[in-house]
Amino acid sequence: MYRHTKFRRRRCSSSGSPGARAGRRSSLALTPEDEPLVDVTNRSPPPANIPTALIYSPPEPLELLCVFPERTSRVCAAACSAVERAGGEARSLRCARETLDALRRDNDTRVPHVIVVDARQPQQLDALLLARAIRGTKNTQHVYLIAIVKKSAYLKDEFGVLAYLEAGFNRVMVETVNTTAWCAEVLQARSSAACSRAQIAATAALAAAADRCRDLVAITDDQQRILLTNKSWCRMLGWRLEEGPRPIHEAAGGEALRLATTGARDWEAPVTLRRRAAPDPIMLPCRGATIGLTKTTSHIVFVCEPSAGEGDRGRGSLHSIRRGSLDVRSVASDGLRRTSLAKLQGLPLEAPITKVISLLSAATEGAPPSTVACIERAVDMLRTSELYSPQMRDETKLRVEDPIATDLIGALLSREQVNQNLVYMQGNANVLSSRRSSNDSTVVRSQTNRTNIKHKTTGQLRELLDTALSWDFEIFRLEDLTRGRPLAHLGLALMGGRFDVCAALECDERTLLHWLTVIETNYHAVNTYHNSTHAADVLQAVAYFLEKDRLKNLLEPVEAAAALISAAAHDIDHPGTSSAFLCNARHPLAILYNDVSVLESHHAALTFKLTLNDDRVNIFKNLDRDTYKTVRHHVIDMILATEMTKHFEHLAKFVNVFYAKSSGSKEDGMHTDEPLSLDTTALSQPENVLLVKRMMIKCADVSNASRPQKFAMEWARRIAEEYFLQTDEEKAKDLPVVMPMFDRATCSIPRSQIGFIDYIIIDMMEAWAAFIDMPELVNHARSNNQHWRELDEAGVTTLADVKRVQRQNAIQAPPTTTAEPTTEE
Ligand SMILES: Nc1ncnc2c1ncn2[C@@H]1O[C@@H]2COP(=O)(O)O[C@H]2[C@H]1O
Repeated sequence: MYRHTKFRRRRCSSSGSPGARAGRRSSLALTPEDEPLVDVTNRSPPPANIPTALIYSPPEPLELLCVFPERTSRVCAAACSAVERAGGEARSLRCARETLDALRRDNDTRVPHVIVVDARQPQQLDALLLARAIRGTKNTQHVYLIAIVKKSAYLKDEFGVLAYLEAGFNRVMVETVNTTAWCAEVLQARSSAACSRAQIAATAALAAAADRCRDLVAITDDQQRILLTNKSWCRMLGWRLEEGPRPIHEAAGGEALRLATTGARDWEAPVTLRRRAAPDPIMLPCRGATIGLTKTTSHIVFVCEPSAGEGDRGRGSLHSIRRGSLDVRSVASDGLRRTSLAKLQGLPLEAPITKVISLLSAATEGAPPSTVACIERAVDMLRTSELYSPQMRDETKLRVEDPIATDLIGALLSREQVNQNLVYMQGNANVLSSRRSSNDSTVVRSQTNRTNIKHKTTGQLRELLDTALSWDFEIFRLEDLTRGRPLAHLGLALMGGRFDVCAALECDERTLLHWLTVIETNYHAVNTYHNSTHAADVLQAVAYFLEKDRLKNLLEPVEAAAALISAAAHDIDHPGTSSAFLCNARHPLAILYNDVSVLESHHAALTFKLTLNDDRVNIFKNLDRDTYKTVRHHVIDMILATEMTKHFEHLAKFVNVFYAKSSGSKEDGMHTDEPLSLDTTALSQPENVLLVKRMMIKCADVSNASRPQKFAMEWARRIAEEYFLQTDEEKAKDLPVVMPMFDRATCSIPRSQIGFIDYIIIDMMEAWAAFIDMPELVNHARSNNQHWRELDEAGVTTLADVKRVQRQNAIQAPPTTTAEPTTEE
């Protein structure tokens, strides 16, 4: 966010706004703070803002130097006499050498305002050569140079003056011996010379100020050639101070340059600067302005803030900090901003995204325009804070053709859903039905006294649990056999058995059993979907994934344990309604978590609350502090990763890290006709392993759509029922309806599934399936999709329709007997 603000672009800003003014101010102040900015041109600052006092020239005695080869020249005499009349002083010399000697000698003391050169006799005095030599002499830029020519020569060639002007003359004048004419001429010349002397002096003062800035300053002409750089610039980039004009592109690139050269008036954007002594360019925040006295640009100013450790060695020293904190300017808002930024710059912070932008910007150097355009677009995207926020592909088509899918995907992915639909309820705190009432203070209804589970897994249950690591595990049969307590049984079989979580956590099996029991008890059996069968299903999927070679070789036992714990607890105390519903209803959980990740925060928090609440349940009690912290971190991270509003964020990160982009791939790197090429080298970094774990639990959480058809269908029926119940409740309580299309009377379940698989499942499962080498994930998803399409065409719509199809399928399938429960309490 900080970077975003810092690099915020203010293209063609309204120059009169206080913000615009504050932003334009810099340590090199070009305009006085109290001077109003006038928005009269499209350049900044407009000429009216150059303070008159800065270029004011007090009247001073006129000094004239005449260079006439002929000692008795009447023209020269008239000029000298006019100067004396005007109260000034005149000297005359006869040749170029004398003139240049005098100028060099008197350089600091008696530089004349006006030099008149006799150009009538080129064979005696080469006026053009002399003019060039004078201009090449130090401190003569302001001197007003007049060439005297014969009238015949003057009138002969209408462009004849050009040669004189190019040589450095300011004016070409026809010879005259009229003293009055001379008087007028020299007075005008003095004024002009004095004026340019004052302007040059003012420029020198500003250049001196720039030299004393910590910021790197460069000023270019309208051709983007650098005309002036300050000492910081030279020091940091390894330039010499006296370096002549050179194209800014040789030194700088990036967004700042793009804005500068595309007509932006003032801007804040990153600039990449090439250092002569170092191979890598640096990227700095840059403020810039386009200057021009008329509508055309004359100069472009770049002011780049060096980051900590770069540039001024004094920065960050006690001395400089103290100086900064006592600075009166720091009480002004702009001063405050700069002071706090300076402090931030002192911190050892650098986001990887900064480096990425810097590298990309550097890559534009010398690249063809089409490449530059692509890179700049990419940099623009990278700079937004909404880097991974979902952007639906083909959104219009989806909206037009399938409002149900739009409704579902929108509700799952959109963070704005709540606010958009928010309708104020007056004094209606208890808007949740008793069916789902929950909050942090009421749900701690630990079942730890019920420790007498005799986990006799005999007969059918044992047989079933023996298949717990197959992808077509009969989860609903487990639900039946355990009378709605599948989690404890499956958890014990997988966590206690196959994965030996007890060894990893150094706890006994009894504690694990108590923990599973407490966790399962805190799922709402009344929910059709978000109940402990769903938790068991997700646990089973995670266990299945953990068995894959890629993960087996990757995760430590304690990490695998954390993954299984997360899966088992990831939806604990789910009320059967979405976070959006809770926010709209002003539920205590929404208040507690500020409408942000409400359910997931609650699931994670409650998991730890219940676990730590009772020693008999506390599977973490024997862990040392560091291991506990690590496990806690992993569990929280994985549970929070199940939040669907961050779906694309997690998916995009995973794909970006583990898949090399193939040449034909589209911008997001996911939707490409060419096969993605898996690259697992990034697994050596722990932060990337975190991405794997997030992806694992995410895929497990929605794996129902990638299960064999009969399971997928039952899960679809269950989630649809839960959605319908939410809509019923929203309508009954006059709450905003989060998914209006999910009305039991009208909603097409097949179409909701087609949308879900198309927009959520396929991309994600493709990425995950290739990573863990499990093609059946994608195969099942595709075949389920096809099946839903066929049902849709066959007119299957409602829950009743789906149930009818399920019954028909069951009759066709070989019968399965529902076993008597064998678990005793
Ligand atoms: N088969 C499905 N059809 C539609 N939505 C689903 C399906 N499976 C999971 N979901 C949604 O995906 C969400 C994943 O996170 P939750 O478990 O919180 O809630 C889940 C449901 O809202």
